[in-house]
Amino acid sequence: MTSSTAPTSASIASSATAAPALHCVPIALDQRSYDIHIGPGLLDSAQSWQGLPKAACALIVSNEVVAPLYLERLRLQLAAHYRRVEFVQLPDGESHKDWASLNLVFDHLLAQAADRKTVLFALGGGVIGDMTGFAASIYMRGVPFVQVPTTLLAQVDSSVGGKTAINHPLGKNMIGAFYQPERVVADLDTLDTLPQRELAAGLAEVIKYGPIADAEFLAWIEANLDALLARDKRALAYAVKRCCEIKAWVVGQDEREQGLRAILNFGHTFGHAIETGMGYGAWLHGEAVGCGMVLAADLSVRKGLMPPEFLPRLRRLIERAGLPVQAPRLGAERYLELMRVDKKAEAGEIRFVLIESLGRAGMHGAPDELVAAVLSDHCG
Ligand SMILES: NC(=O)c1ccc[n+]([C@@H]2O[C@H](COP(=O)([O-])OP(=O)(O)OC[C@H]3O[C@@H](n4cnc5c(N)ncnc54)[C@H](O)[C@@H]3O)[C@@H](O)[C@H]2O)c1
Ligand SMILES: O=C(O)C(=O)C[C@@H](O)[C@H](O)[C@H](O)COP(=O)(O)O
Ligand SMILES: [Zn+2]
Repeated sequence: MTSSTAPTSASIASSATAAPALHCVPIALDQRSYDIHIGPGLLDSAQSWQGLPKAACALIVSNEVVAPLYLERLRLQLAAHYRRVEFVQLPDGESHKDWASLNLVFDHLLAQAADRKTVLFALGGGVIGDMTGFAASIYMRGVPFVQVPTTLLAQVDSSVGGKTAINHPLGKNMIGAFYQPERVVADLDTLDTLPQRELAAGLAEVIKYGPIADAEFLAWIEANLDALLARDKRALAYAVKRCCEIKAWVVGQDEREQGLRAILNFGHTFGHAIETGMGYGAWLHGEAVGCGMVLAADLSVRKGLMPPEFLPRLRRLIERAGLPVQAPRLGAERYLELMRVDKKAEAGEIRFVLIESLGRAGMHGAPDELVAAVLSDHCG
């Protein structure tokens, strides 16, 4: 299983210098397609909310950080389409991506006698998006939902493609479902209020798309990283659009991760082990993935798939983004134990997404001793 080159969009230079405008990236799946709306001002634009499934009731799911910032604007838009617009507030953070939080959604839906046409709106980052999607997939065996991502990470990755889940103490995203949203509405203006650490975490997933699918995009990120860190809207608009195009291209070919889709997991085998091993929330998902990509890049080099220069190149970019590149000292045995639970493992064999050439990735096994050698060189 390897990737081939993802289709390119309009010229990078012209897209990156044009004023940020509304982009509409389609994602075409076997059963159903939907659109990813990207642009500034979408929370205040009536157009973004037209044509969603008709229902009496909408339920906005958000948290104590995002709701005070954006709830009222979304509520105002939805009031034009739904007789009742309900709201449920979940506790903030990765450590609450669990059954207890999920149950708050069901408690609210049932207390309001919400019927099976009710539309759920996920207003927040990837934690809210993953949980709202999972809740939508199982409430009355499935109700529609819409992703309204407000972090960079959620706009470039988690809101697209239909992976929904909660964590288990023994493994990340272990309980979940593939369940696609009706639409994604990514308002770039919401990124104005994002803490810098969260912006950096989102950049980890942006960087990921380069080595796995688009060498030209990797070079673009290297050249435009300072603009992205400074939240230049045109740079952010281009990055979100290009990431969504690549993700839509991958998921459109392999919605349920039978093969190709696994490339989106580059850096995640080590990354998820860091998140689970350190306790959910100690490392942000993007931080763990950034560091995990350094380790996976080293493994790609040690297996002879990539030239040695690849490792410092990727590590430098991840460092420049403000992400940690030294893995926590959990011990090689603990890392291996955690990684054997990874969803890509088969019959106890850990499988890694490794880079085969710039813009192309594939799945590979590796002997425990080699993995341990990588870990011993990168644990701080
Ligand atoms: N489903 C997928 O395909 C997929 C892909 C990547 C990541 N994920 C999941 O996404 C999660 C990480 O998502 P995340 O990085 O968005 O974290 P997050 O959802 O925890 O959001 C990060 C923090 O920023 C706050 N926040 C959100 N929007 C804000 C805004 N506009 N202004 C100020 N603060 C804001 C949140 O309340 C939170 O404190 C992980 O659980 C990860 O597993 C899923
Ligand atoms: O969409 C995908 O496929 C991904 O792998 C995207 C990842 O960035 C994301 O973190 C995903 O949730 C990881 O999936 P998992 O199946 O390893 O839990
Ligand atoms: Zn991820």
